[in-house]
Amino acid sequence: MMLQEEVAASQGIRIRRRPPTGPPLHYVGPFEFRVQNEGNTPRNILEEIVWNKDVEVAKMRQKKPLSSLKKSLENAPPTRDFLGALREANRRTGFPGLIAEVKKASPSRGILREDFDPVEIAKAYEKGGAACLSVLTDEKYFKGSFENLEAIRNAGVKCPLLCKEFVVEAWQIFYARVKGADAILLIAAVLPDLDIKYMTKICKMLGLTALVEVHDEREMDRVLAIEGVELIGINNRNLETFEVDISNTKRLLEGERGQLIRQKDIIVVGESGLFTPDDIAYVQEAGVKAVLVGESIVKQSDPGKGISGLFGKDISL
Ligand SMILES: O=C(O)c1ccccc1NCC(=O)[C@H](O)[C@H](O)COP(=O)(O)O
Repeated sequence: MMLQEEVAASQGIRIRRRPPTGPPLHYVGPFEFRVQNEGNTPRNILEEIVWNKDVEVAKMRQKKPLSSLKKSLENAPPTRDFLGALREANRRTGFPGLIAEVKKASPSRGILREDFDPVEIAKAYEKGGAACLSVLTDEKYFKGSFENLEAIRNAGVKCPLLCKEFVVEAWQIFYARVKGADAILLIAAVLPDLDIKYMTKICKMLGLTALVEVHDEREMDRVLAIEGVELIGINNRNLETFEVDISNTKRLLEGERGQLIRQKDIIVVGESGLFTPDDIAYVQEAGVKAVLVGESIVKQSDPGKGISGLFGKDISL
């Protein structure tokens, strides 16, 4: 039988998973240290985030086990139709439906906005014509939180909410649902096919939309072969190197892949590095029906007006 690492490697997944305890500690007198080596040092930022997430989730799960989360689900508000909102915005405006990201900071750009009030930003996005919102919940690398997600949901914002997390186990999907998410991100560079399949089913069971994110042709082909995937994000940012190239979206939608996506009626989201009306036109021409945008709009003094700047037109009407 293949080990988890071997299965992942056979699918081209380069991100390695680490047991939550991490590498062993060594002691010399009163000092403790870990010997750094190739096996216990993350090779890139995505691997580092995932290793930290494993530890973080294990702790959170101890405090709130799945059985207690399932009980909380009974009182959770109903989910809103994330896919429906994107389709409707696309039909109404003629532009890709906007998923506007509530993003305070990122590993590649540092702090994006000092005066960061997540609820105010969310309301400004909604007023500016966003179809859906993406709320970063990772604290360590993005200065986000589940409190932000909950606060936005409780403030009466009507746009469906994407929980922008680094999912490494199914427990996080239940947690996101309890905290008010309508959709959740699953990253193909991190999750093997069987996990994506199983997690997509859990999402359906909980009424959540799964946004399955790919970065290259191999990941796209893997995800297209998985039954039940309705929403695929193409990230223009390489999460291992931070390089951003919006032609990635075009490349992955060319030829037979694009045909298959249309046949399956899958909605594709162009993600990252979109700053101008020309960028939006470029990815729309490539075939996306939705875009996910953070930096270019969150940095504007009025993020809602930032949306008009991004599209070259007021899309709130
Ligand atoms: O944004 C980063 O630096 C980053 C680093 C490592 C993993 C993920 C990262 N970002 C997540 C995203 O994909 C973006 O937040 C999202 O697509 C919006 O991108 P942008 O419009 O360029 O802010």
